[in-house]
Amino acid sequence: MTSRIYLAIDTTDLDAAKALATKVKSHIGGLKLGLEFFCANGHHGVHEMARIGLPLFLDLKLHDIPNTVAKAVQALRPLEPAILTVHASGGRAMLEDAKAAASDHTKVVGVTVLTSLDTDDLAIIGINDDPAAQVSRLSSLSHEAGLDGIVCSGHEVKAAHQAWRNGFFVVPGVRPAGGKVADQKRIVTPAQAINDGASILVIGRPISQAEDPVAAVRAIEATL
Ligand SMILES: O=C(O)c1cc(=O)[nH]c(=O)n1[C@@H]1O[C@H](COP(=O)(O)O)[C@@H](O)[C@H]1O
Repeated sequence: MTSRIYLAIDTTDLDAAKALATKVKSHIGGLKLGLEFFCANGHHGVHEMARIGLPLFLDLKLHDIPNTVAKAVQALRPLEPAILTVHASGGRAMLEDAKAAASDHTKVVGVTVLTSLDTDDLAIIGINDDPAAQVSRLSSLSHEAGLDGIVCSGHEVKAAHQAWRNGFFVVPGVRPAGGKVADQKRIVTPAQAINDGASILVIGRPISQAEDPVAAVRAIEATL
C-alpha cells in the first residue's frame, strides 16, 4: 500500500530538497512543496522535484479575490500538482473559481484553521469560536463550493470526516509521541490522525531535522 506520508519540503535550498527527497522517496507517498520552497525556486524548482517521481502537493495557500486566485491556479496548471491548497476563508466564489480553474487531475483543498492557531489566536482575529467550530464551518463551505477536501488538524479530522464521507482530508501538525512541537499548537500523533480519518499526513521537521530521516520516517510508518 502507498504510504500516506507526504514529506514537507520547507527549505529554499533546491539541492538540499532534492537530496532529502531522494533519500526518503521509497518510504513516502508524496512531496509537499510549500511557500518557502516555491518563493525561492519557482516553477523550475517544482519541475526539478517532479523528476524524483512522487506525486507533488503544491501548498501555496492561495487567498485573494476570485479572479486573481483563478488566474493563479491557471498559471500553475503546467506544474500538474496532485494537490493544491487555497484558504477556505477566501469565500465561496473564490473556492468555486479556484476549483473550476484547476485541472481535473488536481485535488483542490481548502485550508481551514492553521494548526499553529488555538482559540486565543482566533479571538485576536475576531473569531469568537473554538477551532473545531470554525473548521466545521469552513469544511462545509469547501464541500458546498465543490472542493475535493480540506486541511485541518488531527483534533478536528474525525468530525470533519463524519460530515463529509468522501472528502479528502490533509492533516499537518503531526508529531510522533514526545516529538518537538515547535510553532504548532494543535498536534496529534500520526496514528491518531490516520485512525480518525486523515487521507494523508503532512510531516516536515520530525523527518527533515532527524539525524537519520529514513529511520525517522520508517519509525513513523511502523506506528500506522
Ligand atoms: O497546508 C499545510 O500543509 C499546513 C497547514 C496547517 O494548518 N499547518 C501546517 O503546518 N501546514 C504545513 O505543514 C508543514 C508542517 O511542518 P512540520 O511542523 O515541520 O511538520 C509545513 O510545511 C506547513 O506549511
